[in-house]
Amino acid sequence: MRIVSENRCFGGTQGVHVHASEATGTEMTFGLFRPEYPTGAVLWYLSGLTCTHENAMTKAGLQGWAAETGMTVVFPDTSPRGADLPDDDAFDMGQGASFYVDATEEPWARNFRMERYITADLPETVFAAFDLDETRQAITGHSMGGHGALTLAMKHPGRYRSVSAFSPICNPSESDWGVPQLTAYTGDPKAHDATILMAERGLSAPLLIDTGTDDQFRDKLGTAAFAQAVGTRHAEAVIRQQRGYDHSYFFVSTFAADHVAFHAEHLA
Ligand SMILES: N[C@@H](CCC(=O)N[C@@H](CS)C(=O)NCC(=O)O)C(=O)O
Repeated sequence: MRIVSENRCFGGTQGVHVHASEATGTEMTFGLFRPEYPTGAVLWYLSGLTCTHENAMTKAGLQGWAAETGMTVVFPDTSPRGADLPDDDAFDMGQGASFYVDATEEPWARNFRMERYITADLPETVFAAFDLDETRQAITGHSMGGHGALTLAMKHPGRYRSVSAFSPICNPSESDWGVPQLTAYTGDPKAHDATILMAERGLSAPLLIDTGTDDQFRDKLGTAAFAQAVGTRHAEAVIRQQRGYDHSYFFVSTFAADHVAFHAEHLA
């Protein structure tokens, strides 16, 4: 791992790091906020379509709240990148749009193994480099990253003590933010659908979801289907629809404090 940059931030350090990933076969960049007084608790923040590690790091406003609770926050990239890697002209496919699955289909299968990256390669690097507590992890994300947070938590039960999401894609097997991409990557959108995973497996960790009532992509998110699955499963969840908010980082930053406080409570 090598350091790209370090900036003092809320008494702690906002770093950007590069490391080699076996899962993606590339170098990967990630941001990591280290508070001045770290407790060992870690929050993984998965970003949405078109994002890099940088969007949430610079716009979500998580660091100040994380500093108050001693939480380390990791901001992974949304896919492997490179001129020699497969990509697509659409903004919601290929580089910047991994949907956090392990691709099995060509041409994606070699590099687009983001489930493995987020749950194996990146934690291995982060836990080796920083003094953190593997038993105190939580996960959150925005939009496609919310889909990542929900599905990875349900596919890896027990790993994350709490789960949250901002305007997550909740029912991708019924959405054009999901069907084309998950079909191309894996051939099986239903296997990576949070609503189906909730109905079939459930989630044992506490869950907080915020979505804006004026989200311009709300028809693609499937929030109602997911809420129904939560109800059927009697899962522990708070799902809030926040009046007037859209899909942007103005929305994410408004509720960032609530999400950090929610995770801090469960990581204590
Ligand atoms: N560019 C797309 C929208 C993509 C988009 O809204 N991406 C969200 C995540 S799904 C995001 O976080 N964008 C980056 C940002 O706001 O900094 C469009 O115009 O339809």
